[in-house]
Amino acid sequence: MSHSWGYGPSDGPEKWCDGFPVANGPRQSPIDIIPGQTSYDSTLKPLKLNYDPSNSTDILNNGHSFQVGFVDDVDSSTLTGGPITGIYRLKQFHFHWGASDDRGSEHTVNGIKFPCELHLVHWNTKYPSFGEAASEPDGLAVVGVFLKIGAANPRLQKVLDALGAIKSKGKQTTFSNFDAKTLLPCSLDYWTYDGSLTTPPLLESVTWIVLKEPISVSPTQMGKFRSLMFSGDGEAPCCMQDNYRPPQPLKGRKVRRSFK
Ligand SMILES: NS(=O)(=O)/N=C1/NCCO1
Ligand SMILES: [Zn+2]
Repeated sequence: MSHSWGYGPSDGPEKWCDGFPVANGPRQSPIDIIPGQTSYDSTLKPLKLNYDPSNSTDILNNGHSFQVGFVDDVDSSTLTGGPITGIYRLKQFHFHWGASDDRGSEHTVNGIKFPCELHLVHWNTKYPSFGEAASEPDGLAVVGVFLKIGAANPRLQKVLDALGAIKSKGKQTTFSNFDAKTLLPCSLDYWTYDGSLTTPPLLESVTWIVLKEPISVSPTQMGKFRSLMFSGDGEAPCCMQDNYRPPQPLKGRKVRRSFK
């Protein structure tokens, strides 16, 4: 059975439970982060992100977002420390954004939506592959970074300038020598909780690590995200925007923070 899903009225987040019943599970993402209800955990380690720019391979419009892929057959672009144990490899990063600057992020803070959210997706090398890790409770770790409207961010520009070549679903092009570390804010202070993929199959295998400090993006740069299409060539054109899942019930989970 094909589980086609999207972000529209007939195939969007409110309908995902039909094909993916885990959508109503106990550890779904994203969530609304309420800083006053998080607990400082002094045992949380600093995040260590070691990314090798030569590992970036391609940029792809997958019909839901666009993603930059990385070589992940060796431990050269890794996440260690933070709330996780062991070594997690960077697989890809992608974004979620809105049709206007008042929305677009998946996680929210005190109910506040950001215009965009970056996800850096990593998998636990105790498992043989991303696919196997994705079905394990400690299989994935996603670093989330909020984008806030402000000055144009020069570090986004190489990614945004590549979007013209992948306007429609299924388009892919090479994307080499990109240092994903340049997308991170100065501070690596974070909130962390046990969650899920925010896109189908919504697997409950993600340790979420959401950075407190946003990076900047300008309104013009946001317009470039919105120049992409959900639709493929020859299909009815549909702008890629509002590709975010709203916050899900916390269901008793605790959110920890790495900072006082
Ligand atoms: N938005 S998310 O939780 O990172 N979702 C996914 N799906 C495949 C990889 O990351
Ligand atoms: Zn995502």
